Amino acid sequence: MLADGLVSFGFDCRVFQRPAALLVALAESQPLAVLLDDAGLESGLAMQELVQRLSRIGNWPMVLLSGSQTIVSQIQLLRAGVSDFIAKPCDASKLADRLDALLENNEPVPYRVLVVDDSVASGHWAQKMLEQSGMQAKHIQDPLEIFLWLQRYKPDLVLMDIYMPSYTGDEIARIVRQHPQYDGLPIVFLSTETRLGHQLSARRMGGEDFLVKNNDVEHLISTVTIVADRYRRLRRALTRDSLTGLLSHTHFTNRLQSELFLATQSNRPLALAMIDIDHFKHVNDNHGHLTGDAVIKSLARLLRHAAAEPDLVGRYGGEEFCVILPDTSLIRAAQKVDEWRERFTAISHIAPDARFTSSFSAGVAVFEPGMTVRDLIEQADQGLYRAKEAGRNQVGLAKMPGQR
Ligand SMILES: Nc1nc2c(ncn2[C@@H]2O[C@H](COP(=O)(O)OP(=O)(O)OP(=O)(O)O)[C@@H](O)[C@H]2O)c(=O)[nH]1
Repeated sequence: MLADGLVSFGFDCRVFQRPAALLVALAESQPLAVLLDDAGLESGLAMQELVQRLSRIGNWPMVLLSGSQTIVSQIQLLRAGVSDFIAKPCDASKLADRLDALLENNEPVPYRVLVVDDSVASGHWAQKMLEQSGMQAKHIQDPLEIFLWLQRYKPDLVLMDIYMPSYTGDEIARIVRQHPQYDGLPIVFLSTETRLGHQLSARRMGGEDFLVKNNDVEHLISTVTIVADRYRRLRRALTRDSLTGLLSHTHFTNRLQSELFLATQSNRPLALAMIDIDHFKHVNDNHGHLTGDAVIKSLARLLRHAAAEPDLVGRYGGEEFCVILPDTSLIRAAQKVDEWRERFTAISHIAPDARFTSSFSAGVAVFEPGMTVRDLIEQADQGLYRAKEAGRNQVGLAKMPGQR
């Protein structure tokens, strides 16, 4: 039952009744996580033994659904290799959320730092130190290129030299701060300047912190880590819809704007899909609002995993989603969205009183030179309208290829 629920949230699940069968399967395939239910085994000792054997085979997160473990047996299980406990009773929605969080923490995305420094030597030094500590870093010498790289590289933090030949770091920081989408982006100044007065005035100009160049590698790494982590958490809370974890309307539109800029620069195609769950009002009316929420979450999860990058998906409205498909032609985008549609219709949703399936309609449009974000969204919306008009559960195009 729980496994069926996880499948409906987009996870690929296999259930094993006997430990031996699980061990054989794990020798052949690499799961993202192993979920163990302590109801299946008679004694805590048997569970501990099983966990030890599993952790000798592989290094996946091991989650124990536990009803009656004491603190002492939980500690023993932690030592044996369990990574997380989830208390029973637990429904599929809660479990899917915990798994998502666990898998995200398990594969942390490295912080991305943009280093702006006219000096090749010190810029490379900072880049190298950051990379050696597991971060991603990009050094640029020309501060006037900063907006290009903010768009292209999407850093979590900018490390900015204060004294550059034509412009100072605090001047560049003030210009960056004029743009609302970079208002909260942390800028840490780097300088040979050690006088406190200068450091404070640079911070007043929009710098998050101030580091002395080539001084203390540990200080550099820990400052960047702390500031970038705080920014990521804040950005996550501000930009995401709380039900689905997807970008909310405004932030999705900002992302689309920057993807259009990149598509224009690189002269590559870009498609946009607008997706709307069919007859969603009936889902709420027949099965309740909470079940409706679970359906929204299952589609969100499917799209997040299907898209080239999770942040290319936005929750555009209540039961309406948008997906950016970079480097994708109109026909290819329509094919992809149709595959997602088929996968969504195959999901069996669970309501307290019944099982049911759902479907979505989608509109797909492709970016053409001269189009604004609004034009592109309107085109995709027209495609969606056509799909709904034509009977729903299908993908529509605003106009046929070649049609003007
Ligand atoms: N459960 C739940 N329902 C929502 C949420 N946001 C919007 N809705 C509901 O979604 C429904 C959207 O209904 P309509 O726009 O009339 O469309 P529809 O019933 O999906 O029908 P078509 O789009 O024409 O196929 C409304 O009943 C809203 O109350 C949400 O976050 N959770």
